[in-house]
Amino acid sequence: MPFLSKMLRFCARHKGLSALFLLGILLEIVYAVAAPLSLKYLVDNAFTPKDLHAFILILSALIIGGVVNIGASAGGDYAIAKLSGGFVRTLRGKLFDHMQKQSLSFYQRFKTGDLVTRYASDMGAIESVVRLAYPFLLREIFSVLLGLALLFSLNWKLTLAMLVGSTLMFAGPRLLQGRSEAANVDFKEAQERFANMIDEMVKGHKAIKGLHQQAAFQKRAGRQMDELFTRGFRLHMASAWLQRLPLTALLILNGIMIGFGGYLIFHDEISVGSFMAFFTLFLSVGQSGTNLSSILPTIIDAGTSFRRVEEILDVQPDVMEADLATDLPDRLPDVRLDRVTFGYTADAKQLKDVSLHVGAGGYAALVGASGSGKSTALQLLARFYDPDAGAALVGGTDLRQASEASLRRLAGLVAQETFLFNATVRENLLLDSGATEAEMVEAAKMARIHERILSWPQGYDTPILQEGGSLSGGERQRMAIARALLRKPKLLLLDEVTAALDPATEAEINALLEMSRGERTVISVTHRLASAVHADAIFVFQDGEIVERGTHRELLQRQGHYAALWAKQTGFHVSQDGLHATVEADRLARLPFFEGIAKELLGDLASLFTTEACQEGDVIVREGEQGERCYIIVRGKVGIWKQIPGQGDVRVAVLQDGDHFGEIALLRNSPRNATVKAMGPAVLLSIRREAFERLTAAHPQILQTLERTLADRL
Ligand SMILES: Nc1ncnc2c1ncn2[C@@H]1O[C@H](COP(=O)(O)OP(=O)(O)OP(=O)(O)O)[C@@H](O)[C@H]1O
Repeated sequence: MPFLSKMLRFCARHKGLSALFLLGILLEIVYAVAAPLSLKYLVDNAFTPKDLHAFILILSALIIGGVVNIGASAGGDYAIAKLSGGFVRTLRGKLFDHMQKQSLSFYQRFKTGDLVTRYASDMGAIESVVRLAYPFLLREIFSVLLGLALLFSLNWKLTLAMLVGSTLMFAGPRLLQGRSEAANVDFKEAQERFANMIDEMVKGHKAIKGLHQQAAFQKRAGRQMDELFTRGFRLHMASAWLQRLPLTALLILNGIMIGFGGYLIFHDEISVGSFMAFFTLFLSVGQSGTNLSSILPTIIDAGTSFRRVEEILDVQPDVMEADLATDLPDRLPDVRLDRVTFGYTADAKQLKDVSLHVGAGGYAALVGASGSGKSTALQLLARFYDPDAGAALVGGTDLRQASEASLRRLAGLVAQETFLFNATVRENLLLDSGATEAEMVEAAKMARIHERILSWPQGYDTPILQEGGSLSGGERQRMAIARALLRKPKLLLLDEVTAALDPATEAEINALLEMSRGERTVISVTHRLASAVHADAIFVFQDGEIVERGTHRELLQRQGHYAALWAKQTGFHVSQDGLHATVEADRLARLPFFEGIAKELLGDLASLFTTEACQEGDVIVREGEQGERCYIIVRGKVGIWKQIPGQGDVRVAVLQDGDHFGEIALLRNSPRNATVKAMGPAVLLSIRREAFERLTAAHPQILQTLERTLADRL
């Protein structure tokens, strides 16, 4: 058993404690076995001949032995408490360090519930078996062995008869062991699945409510609880039988002992004193045997748990530090992707032969449609993954050769999803940066969050709750920007960091980043082209490739992908607080289904649009409901979700600034074929069919154009 051998190796490294534990156990057992044996001498040498001297001698020996026994047990308990605690502490530490070294793919493979169950219930099972079951096991094995030797010395015939009968005691558990192990694994898997479901429910509570998924989740939870019940029941029964069988066998053995023992007494083959000692000793050996089999389920349980912990320890991180890793020089770095190809899995490549270079102190923007590979490129520059082919270089060093500590010192990443710790605002900003209070306030001011923090009841001492869920998306983003700026990184990697901000704050943050040119190299992923206008270089991604590169002016002149994206995102006006938007007639003319409609009519049409401001998780359109509005996204991202049989709600697309949806609702009253949900704060313009119909009644040619273009498109 690998678990046992690991424990033994650990004990071998702590020889003093192990010796103390063994000595303690040995003395304890000698006393436990010798006490029943004293009966033989008490009956045969003291009571029967009425010898007071012999009686006092035996009694004194028993009392002294008892005192030694208590001392030895205390010493043994101390040693095993230290050994077991140390073993579990080492294992926990190893698991924790190992998990910290893991790459992102590890956290995609193991869900939160899997990992938490391994830390909590599996570690608990291991701890209890190491602290209680193993010492117990050792004690009982020694007791059985020593007891058997003494039984043989008392009467070998009777001992042999009892041994044959004893095989019964172990046959049962042996047969049941496999079944019990399988039941244990099944139960743990069900626990893991249940923990994952609870985790999903807690994290996704908004989406569950928003998408009316409570009933579906209840059904799923019900199924999992039933599974837990069935598997728990099976495990309980297998364990109960594993414990009960030896007890039954012990009863049969007692019968054999009295019958055959009586026969031997009648034939003068054993004295009454010896038989009494035999009887008492055998009961104690039998009890030890029963104890051995009763702790089997606990040991099986810990074995399974240990294998599950080892399964994690066996996972090698995808991204490992090189043996002779060098420190990245502490100066403004240039950044390069050199013919990089990369796929999260073997069957698809998310980046295909991508090359880009950003000079030291430069400001570059990666733009393109959702899913085109921008964030992936950024993550390679943060060395969250290594390229399958080609290289990611910072300051001229291939990141595979760079030490992780120097990369983390040099580079700061602000990710799309902001995670804040359950600590105060101050603690979240400072972390272990060693920055002063003044530096912290300066960073918060730069990130335009200082005033907001001061407006909270406890200012910088305000606790952040629910991992940042107590803040708005925009506040979380600004906290993350401040946290990154505080570390004064020479390379700043930003992934859609202004997506949740209102237009005014977004413009301020963009200006700040642009102004810091020369102080740090900045690479910013953004789907909003207005944020990229002033970049030194813009890289346009499409399907994992860079299809265009240049400055804003150069790219507009080229009239390619970038220019098309730009045309899609312009022609809107949004108030500074992001609550009111309007669209220009020219912009409507670029919508495929309004093509060919006269300019002045488009002006009337534009005035019929109203603004809708949404927050993350808001459902804009629900699958199956009657559609009566057509939408244009002015700012923000929305997800399109469809009910797919057997898979539930699946996100099938992401739309963003300048995209539109629901245009069929302008023509007829048909049910929506998908749910549309805001993935962050979003501003939309929408037009109702009723308003549209009033316009088309006066100008039927609009309707004819729309009918024609939609018929072509659908
Ligand atoms: N961890 C992952 N495992 C598997 N596929 C992934 C993973 N992360 C992203 N992808 C896929 O890789 C592709 C590129 O994703 P990426 O996040 O780089 O795109 P993006 O251009 O940044 O889009 P967005 O702005 O929506 O984040 C997408 O198809 C996405 O679904």
